[in-house]
Amino acid sequence: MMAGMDKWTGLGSALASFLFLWSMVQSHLPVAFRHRLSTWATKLASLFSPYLHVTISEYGAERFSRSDLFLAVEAYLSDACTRRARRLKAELGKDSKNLQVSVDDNDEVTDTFRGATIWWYAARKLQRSQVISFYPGQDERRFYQVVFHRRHRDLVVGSYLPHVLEEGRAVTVRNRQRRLFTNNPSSGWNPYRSGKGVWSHVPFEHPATFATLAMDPADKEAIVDDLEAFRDAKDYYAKVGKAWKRGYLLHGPPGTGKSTMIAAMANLLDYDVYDLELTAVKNNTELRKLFIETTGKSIIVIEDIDCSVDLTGKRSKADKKNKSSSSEDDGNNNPKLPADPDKDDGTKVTLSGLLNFIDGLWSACGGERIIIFTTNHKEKLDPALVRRGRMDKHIEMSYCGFEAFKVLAGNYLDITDHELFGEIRQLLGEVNMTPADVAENLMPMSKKKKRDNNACLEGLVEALNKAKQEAKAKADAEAKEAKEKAEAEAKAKEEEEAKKGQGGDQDQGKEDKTSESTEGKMSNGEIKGSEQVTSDN
Ligand SMILES: Nc1ncnc2c1ncn2[C@@H]1O[C@H](COP(=O)(O)OP(=O)(O)OP(=O)(O)O)[C@@H](O)[C@H]1O
Ligand SMILES: [Mg+2]
Repeated sequence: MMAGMDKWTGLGSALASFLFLWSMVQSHLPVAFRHRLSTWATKLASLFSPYLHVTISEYGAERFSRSDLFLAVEAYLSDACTRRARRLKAELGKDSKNLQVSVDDNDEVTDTFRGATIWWYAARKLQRSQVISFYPGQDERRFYQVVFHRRHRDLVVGSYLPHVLEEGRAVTVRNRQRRLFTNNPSSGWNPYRSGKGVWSHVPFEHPATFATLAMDPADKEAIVDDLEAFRDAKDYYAKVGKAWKRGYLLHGPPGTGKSTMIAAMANLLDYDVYDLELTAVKNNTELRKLFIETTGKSIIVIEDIDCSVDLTGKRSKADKKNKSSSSEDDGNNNPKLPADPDKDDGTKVTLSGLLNFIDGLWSACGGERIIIFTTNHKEKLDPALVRRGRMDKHIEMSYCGFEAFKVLAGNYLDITDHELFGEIRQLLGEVNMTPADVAENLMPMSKKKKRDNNACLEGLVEALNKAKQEAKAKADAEAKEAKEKAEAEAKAKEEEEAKKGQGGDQDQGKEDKTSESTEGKMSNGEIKGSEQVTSDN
């Protein structure tokens, strides 16, 4: 018994000594040699092992965006294989109400495909970095490893992995919670940390639909038809050699439903929305990065494009003045670099950068995208920006007509007809009132008072009459002002002409005198000149 104990004690201390020595050797071996040692060990193991490994890393070689394959594998494993995993990880998705179950790190999952057995491992490893980083944890890389017998090499590489990619993508689409993205200021970008990318997002939960959108039914139907045709036109776009994207320009006064229409479009197509705040984008390079990071099946929106950036390609008047005065200073017109680049422009996203974003080479990556610009002043936009082909469809959102009102009455009051409808129809034909204002009148907020349809419609009639009177008063005042202006102008013209008449006579006298004196001078000069010439000769 004692002898057995001694034997174990001896073995234990020998093992401890070996481990100690090994760690000493390791720490004193040159890095290159250690690296070679581990390569040899891997080679030796692969010589005897019939299994092959494929590693799928979270970040691709370009290390900018997460690898598509990695995301697809993650989705595939969580859907198809979690039943077989022994250690699972459950998370409440940040923006989702559902529990998300996935394979835990360092666990093994077995899958079978056409008779072949495949093993999956999820793991993470720390990357040694030579650079001091501000972002703790950024050097941790997650990866999946797939292991299979070497006789299944062709099957796994040729069929199984493409199958995983396709299935994973389908699962992602099935489970996805639609999101509303907004761009982060570039100072906070760090592609290696989740939540610190170029875009931040919240769940997209806008309830607007085309059914609740108040506008002319024929126009609405045409838009829905256009959108559905776009969604199903992947093959058509490929056939005609065009990137699978479409541009819409929504224009009209404030409160006519442009933003509401975007939400309705996203809900109809089941797309994500990227709300691009152009003023937070420093330059065209940043704009391109933002664009690359958007996914397919999305709507990219730039609201109030006329206000975001001066996209006319012209500089502001102040800048122009500075420029011209400085060019006068040194007397040459060569282009100059700005003296202080930071102060030169508030933003350097240019029209050409934006055009490139819409239909340049980069616009084709990803596919299935809708780009929407909204503006209150279509006429202020550069024609190059909104020409057909870039903004394929221009949609005017206008003041509330009777058909649009009927939709709102249905939404807010659940009625399709009422005795006041006739009066409202007439008033809406005479007065410009936005759907936002009409909706406001149909939705009195009072907890105590029960909603009364009659009172709501009477309130609307009253508001319309008031708006009509105001519009009339405004038109009268404008007409009066215009009349006064015209009269003042006519009077001023008359006076000027009268002055001219008097001044003309005086000028005539002056002119005669001047010409006389000039003649005198000329003759003097000529005489002088001839004298000089004569004397020179
Ligand atoms: N056509 C419409 N159909 C249904 N509701 C509308 C419509 N237009 C406006 N509304 C209502 O008015 C509110 C304001 O509309 P919305 O924000 O879509 O206007 P907008 O055209 O985007 O205005 P802005 O030019 O100021 O951005 C919305 O919350 C919505 O309830
Ligand atoms: Mg809006």
